[in-house]
Amino acid sequence: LSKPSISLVVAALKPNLGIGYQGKMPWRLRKEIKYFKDVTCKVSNPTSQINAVIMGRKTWESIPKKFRPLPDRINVVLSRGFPTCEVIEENIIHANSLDESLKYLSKSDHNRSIERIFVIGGAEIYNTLIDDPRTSHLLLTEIETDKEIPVDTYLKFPLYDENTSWIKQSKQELQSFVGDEIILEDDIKEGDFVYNYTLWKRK
Ligand SMILES: NC(=O)C1=CN([C@@H]2O[C@H](COP(=O)(O)OP(=O)(O)OC[C@H]3O[C@@H](n4cnc5c(N)ncnc54)[C@H](OP(=O)(O)O)[C@@H]3O)[C@@H](O)[C@H]2O)C=CC1
Ligand SMILES: COc1ccc(Oc2cccc3nc(N)nc(N)c23)cc1
Repeated sequence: LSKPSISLVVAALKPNLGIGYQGKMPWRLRKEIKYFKDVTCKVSNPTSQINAVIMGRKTWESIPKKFRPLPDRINVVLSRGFPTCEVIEENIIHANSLDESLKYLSKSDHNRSIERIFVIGGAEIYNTLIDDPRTSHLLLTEIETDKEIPVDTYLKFPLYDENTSWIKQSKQELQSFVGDEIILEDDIKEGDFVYNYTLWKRK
């Protein structure tokens, strides 16, 4: 991984791109959770490759202990309180910056090479990394609802501004990015929500 590129993966409620409420996600979308797992786990060659997921300390702490680390992915937790970079156990890395974590992930002495690097939250991490030039892809699940949903945390992503540098890609582009094994339904309805999977790239 010489020039590491990062993909942000997030589900947000249009039009204001809400993503959280009182430290949790404002919704539970069963199929969307499966999409998140399938996309972040999928590698071209599972015997020689693995993906990494990078998250903020608060997101890590809100994963129940028995469900962390997220399986079949290298879990990188960012905290300014961590020393530079340390391997806690096989698939858990503590790092104090994105740079330190990318340095570690770029090393070649892993038993499996890193295919993709996904940033999976939370708000502080998303809202700093959207401006990082190494962020090349945005996998955004666009959620819509008629209901009033409590949200207190938002993405500050300039996606719908007229002079934005982010371009929504075609569904074919998204399909080739995630691979043909992943079925991309349109206008998925769950509870009070309708949602669509989208891929955005910089101009
Ligand atoms: N809708 C969605 O798809 C998702 C939504 N969410 C939501 O996001 C919210 C959580 O987000 P948030 O509270 O911002 O917490 P985060 O998960 O973003 O964690 C924030 C912490 O990460 C560390 N950190 C942040 N930036 C850096 C940096 N540049 N270098 C090193 N460490 C850094 C700091 O840890 P420290 O304080 O230890 O220094 C900071 O306090 C929740 O509501 C959650 O539900 C989360 C994931 C997905
Ligand atoms: C509490 O820990 C976590 C909270 C959120 C999280 O990320 C997600 C969880 C469930 C579904 C998700 N869907 C998308 N599109 N993106 C994410 N980042 C998701 C991963 C861990």
